Amino acid sequence: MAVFSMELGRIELGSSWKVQSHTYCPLQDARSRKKMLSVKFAGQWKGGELQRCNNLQVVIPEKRSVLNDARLPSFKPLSCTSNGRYALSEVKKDELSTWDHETLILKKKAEEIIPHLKGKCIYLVGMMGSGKTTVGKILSEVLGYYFFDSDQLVEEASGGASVAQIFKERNEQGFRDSESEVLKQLSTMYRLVIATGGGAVVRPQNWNYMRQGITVWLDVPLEALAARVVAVGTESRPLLGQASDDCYSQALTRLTKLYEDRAEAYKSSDVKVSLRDIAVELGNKDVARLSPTVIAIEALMEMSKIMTYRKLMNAARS
Ligand SMILES: Nc1ncnc2c1ncn2[C@@H]1O[C@H](COP(=O)(O)OP(=O)(O)O)[C@@H](O)[C@H]1O
Ligand SMILES: O=C(O)C1=C[C@@H](OP(=O)(O)O)[C@@H](O)[C@H](O)C1
Repeated sequence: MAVFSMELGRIELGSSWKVQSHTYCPLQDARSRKKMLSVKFAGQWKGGELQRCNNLQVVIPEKRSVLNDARLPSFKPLSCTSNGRYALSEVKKDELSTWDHETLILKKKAEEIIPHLKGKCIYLVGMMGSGKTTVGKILSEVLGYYFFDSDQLVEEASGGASVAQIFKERNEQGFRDSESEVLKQLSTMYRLVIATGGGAVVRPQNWNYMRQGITVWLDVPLEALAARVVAVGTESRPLLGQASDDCYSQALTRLTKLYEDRAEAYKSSDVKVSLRDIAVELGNKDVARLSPTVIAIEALMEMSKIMTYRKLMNAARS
């Protein structure tokens, strides 16, 4: 998904789009007489799947900032075809989709927090499948940070072997050694969002590295985790074991045991983002239906709170 804003003669696209060239021209729909805008992209959506284009939303501000003007006209796609031509129809502000609203709030919260972060890295921790990678990518994009997945860095450091292969060839200990080395190297850097592996929290030494930044725990109910990891397949996550006939129950049992061993460690994080709490705040919404954007917003808000609190405490001490 991408929101891109446009000033006269200029289009800015989220970094998910790769664009070689673009043109646009205002026109009028002959039947509805609605104001239309045709945007043609010579580039491609990096995600590759064409149906994702259905989620394409365009917000076209009259003024510079999308966030500061409630009267902005906005446009949503009428059609989407494989040649990259999108017809857009004007929609009123109050017709903005949930997706528009979430994205605007996300941007606003990110703008507010960026100066206070001072480039500090964000370490996402949490059980496997908690959404560290998914939410991490959203946060990195909106904050203008780089995204790193520590599992991927471990794999690269092992010459391209998968996590599952590393566990097989070098045991969990070997994997954890590489993971610690990766975290050590990342701890010297700035402006990164890092999706850590679910077990990174078990080694105290890793906390020394992660404490250089802000640690954010994505706390997801175990049932939701089990459903997610089963949906993508458990092969890439060796601690879940070989798939059995009842994958969901097996995953739930293993996740429960891992969680019991790690709960205290996760609780050491600077910030907790509880999906259960968000769901309650939203009127007992189903946890499984919370979008990654909503979770990213909550993460930014919780980070903001802790930074304000710490600033006040430091001021009180000096
Ligand atoms: N908020 C969410 N709602 C539904 N599915 C999600 C959500 N966040 C992540 N997922 C899905 O769960 C799976 C695991 O997410 P991922 O980000 O890889 O977790 P982690 O990096 O913590 O292991 C992926 O298939 C992802 O698409
Ligand atoms: O919980 C764990 O111990 C692990 C989680 C995995 O990462 P994700 O949390 O990204 O799945 C990966 O590091 C490895 O399979 C071990």
